Amino acid sequence: MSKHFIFIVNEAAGGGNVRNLWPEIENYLNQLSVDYQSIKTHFVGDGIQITKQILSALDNYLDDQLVLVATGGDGTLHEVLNGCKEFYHAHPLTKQVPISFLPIGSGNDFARALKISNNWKIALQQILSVQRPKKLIVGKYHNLNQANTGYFINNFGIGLDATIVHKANHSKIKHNRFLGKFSYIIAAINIIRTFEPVKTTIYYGDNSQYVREFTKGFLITVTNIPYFGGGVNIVPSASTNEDSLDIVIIEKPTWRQIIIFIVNLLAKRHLKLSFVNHFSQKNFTIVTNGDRFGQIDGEETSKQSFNINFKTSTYLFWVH
Ligand SMILES: Nc1ncnc2c1ncn2[C@@H]1O[C@H](COP(=O)(O)OP(=O)(O)OP(=O)(O)O)[C@@H](O)[C@H]1O
Repeated sequence: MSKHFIFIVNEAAGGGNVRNLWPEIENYLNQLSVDYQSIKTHFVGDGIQITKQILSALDNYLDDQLVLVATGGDGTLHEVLNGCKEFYHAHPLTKQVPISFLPIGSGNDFARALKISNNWKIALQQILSVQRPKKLIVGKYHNLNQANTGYFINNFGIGLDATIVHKANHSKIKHNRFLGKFSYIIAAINIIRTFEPVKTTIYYGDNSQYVREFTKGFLITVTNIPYFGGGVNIVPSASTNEDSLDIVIIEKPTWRQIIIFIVNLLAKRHLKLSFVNHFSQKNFTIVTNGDRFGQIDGEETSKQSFNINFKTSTYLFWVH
């Protein structure tokens, strides 16, 4: 059955790269006679509203033919997923419309994890060659202090990586098409020196009967995919096909440990180091004492003491 694609386009993604490429992409879609339409996002969070509006306006008989294509970076895909989840939470009996992804962002960690090409033409061909949707695991978080719930495709970080995202998002070069990739690295070096560790407690097990405490939480990351921060292979074994989330916690390391960590990271042996804590769980709660930044799929949260329950969830994706 031929598909109807709705591209939800964030022209600001990839340091404005989407704005430059979109006319070319449309030409190519027309050349291939693809049945599509496009809607542009205008501000942060617009992708959620647009997705909900599309789903609300659907004719039932069209549901089977439709694919939503998040076009931009991981933040755009994050918004489309959250829009879908919010809509289906309110309409649980409605059939899910699958989400696809045309990655033209700065970090592109989700595309890297799913081996979606970073060449838009090849990525489009990949989308057009898909035969049926796939159910993938996504992360679900419930912020118990703020009573809000959301979903993530990549990761939820507290502490070091979140502070790096905060600094990188506010750095001038993030919005430069060529230098944007380096914004994370430059921010990381500065923050490693100055970051104040935070007491972190994890509760897990069916009745939260297991407790682990880390007095000097430094890097606290929950990930659904191998990568974070624009290509850092933090949990090489993480997979969107496995019904679990990976937690990595490192307590404030010495400079020697940082160097050992980086060397082992390159060799993908870092999770075996004694000062690196790694475990996989389906349902757990992380509590931190002390205000720190968080990041969810590369978008920063406000500074806060976190009390977050994490679970796995699923969604249908139109990916190869
Ligand atoms: N028209 C717009 N102008 C400015 N920002 C927008 C617009 N539309 C969406 N946004 C916001 O842009 C932010 C960044 O988008 P996105 O993450 O997709 O791109 P990126 O940061 O370049 O990629 P990545 O997350 O892969 O590094 C998101 O928070 C999104 O809400």
